Formats: sequence, structure tokens, C-alpha cells
Amino acid sequence: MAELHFTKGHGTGNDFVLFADPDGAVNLGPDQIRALCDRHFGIGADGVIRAVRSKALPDGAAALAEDAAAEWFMDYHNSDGTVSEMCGNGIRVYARFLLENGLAELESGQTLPIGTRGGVRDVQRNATGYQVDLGRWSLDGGEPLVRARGLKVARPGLGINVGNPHVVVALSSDDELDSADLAWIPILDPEPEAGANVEFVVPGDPLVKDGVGHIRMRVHERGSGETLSCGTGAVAAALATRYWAGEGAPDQWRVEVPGGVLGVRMWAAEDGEHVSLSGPAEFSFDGIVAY
Ligand SMILES: N[C@@H](CCC[C@H](N)C(=O)O)C(=O)O
Repeated sequence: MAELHFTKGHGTGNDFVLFADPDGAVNLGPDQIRALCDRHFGIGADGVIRAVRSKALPDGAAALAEDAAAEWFMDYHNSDGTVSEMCGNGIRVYARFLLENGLAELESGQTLPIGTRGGVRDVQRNATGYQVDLGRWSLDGGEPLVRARGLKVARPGLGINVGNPHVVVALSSDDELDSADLAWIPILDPEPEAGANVEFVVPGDPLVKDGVGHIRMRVHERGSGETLSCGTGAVAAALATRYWAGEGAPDQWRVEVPGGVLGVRMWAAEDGEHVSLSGPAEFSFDGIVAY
């Protein structure tokens, strides 16, 4: 058995096992990922992030073609062993991991480009911790009907892609949000081929305060189940709520999740509207585990 030196980190309670494998020598299979993420028999996490050089893996070639400065690739795995294109909390924690391990540098005001399966994403430091530009987004995935255990009626969702797929569902009250049992996979009709992360959202009262939109959100993540937070989910929830609110809705949002608060901002870039996510990136402990 070999040893894996890891760091346990989280962004608003969305937790990850991170390890450095610069040359792509440690290829963990789904069973090993599940074992690391197991909260009873393993370290326990919502996902595993391998820090690997883009040039060391096939998926990294597209990242380097997009931006030659994307030296590092975020090889993200959900706790069930599947891979995802993107992780909004994960990439912020990953950036800090690279910086604090001396694998990358980030001067104040500069950006760190990171390769992902969803494209290259730029990370910056800001007042709340780390911010990532998730690039362009799209209304993608239609409006499937969503049923969740604990909710009396099925509701229409809104499909949004922010690098990975989401379906956002509006609920009417905090009580309704709290009564949803998200340990069970919500049923989508029709079911998206690649699955989806499903966010349930309640508007703040008032929805907009001092020009900032306020929402509360819970999530069932594809491949990880209910988590305390999902960064791309918070972004999708803010985008969906702005879409539903119509003209005049703000471009800045505060998203309250069970594990804390995330910030979302939409802004006009040369190639279309971009959306960014900001919030804390924390480390809990380091360790060594056999695999
Ligand atoms: N927690 C993440 C999203 C992780 C991937 C997701 N479960 C998927 O399969 O797309 C986030 O913070 O965005």
C-alpha cells in the first residue's frame, strides 16, 4: 500500500480532500475516491481534488490550448467517484492549496488561471477570501419538473449551466425549504442525460436590500448528495432568481447556504456576461492516509 499526503479543506462547509500529484503519477480509481470520502471509514469529504500539472494529463491539453499559463489542473472527483467539469468552492480552496504549498504564486491584483474539465477559470484573492470568474453561463437544460421527498408538490425547475449542470427550483417559504429531505435524490422529469445538481431556493424578505439580492439555498449535488454548500449551485441559484425577478433585478447577490454565505456577481465582459463567485477557502487539517 502507498501513502497519500493530503490536506482537508472546505469552502463554506463544502469539504474536500486535496493532494499534490504534479506529474500525474497517482491515478485513483472510483473505489479509492469513495473510500477517501467515506465519513465513517475514510477521511470524509464531498469530493477529492488532485493538484496535477495540465501537461501531465490528457484533459489538460485543452486547458493549455485555451491558456498556456494554466499550469495547474483541478482534477475534481465527487464523493461517489464520478468526475465533474467544475467545482466553484473546490477551485477556490484549490487555489489556496497551490499558493500555500509553494506550487503557484499570486501577486495582489493578479489572477491565477486554473485548468478544469469545464475550461480555464481565473482565481483572485479578495476581501472575503478567494474569487473565481466562472466565465459565461447559459440557460441550458430546459424546465424539468422536480419532485423531492418532503415537498408536497412537484415544481418546475430551471436548467442552468455554469460549466457543470444545475436545475434550480423556487420554493415559497423557509419552512418549505427546511422540510425538504435532500438525502434523497430529487426526481427530475425529464431526467437530464448527464444528471444535474439540484438547488432549492427561497427569496429573502426583502429580496433586494441596498442593491444586493438575498436568497437562501439548499442543494443536492450530483455525485455527492446533500452538501452544506455548492459554489456553482449558489451561482446558478442567483442567476435563476435574477431571471425570475425580471428587469431591474440586481447583478450582485448574497447566497446563504447551510455552511455560510457566498457572494455572486454578474458583469459584462468582452465575450458576453460573466459570473463570479466569492467566499472563504479554509484548511482543517493535514494527514497521511494509505491507499
Ligand atoms: N460542490 C461543487 C460542485 C461539485 C461538482 C458537482 N457535484 C457536479 O457533479 O457537477 C461546487 O462548489 O460548485
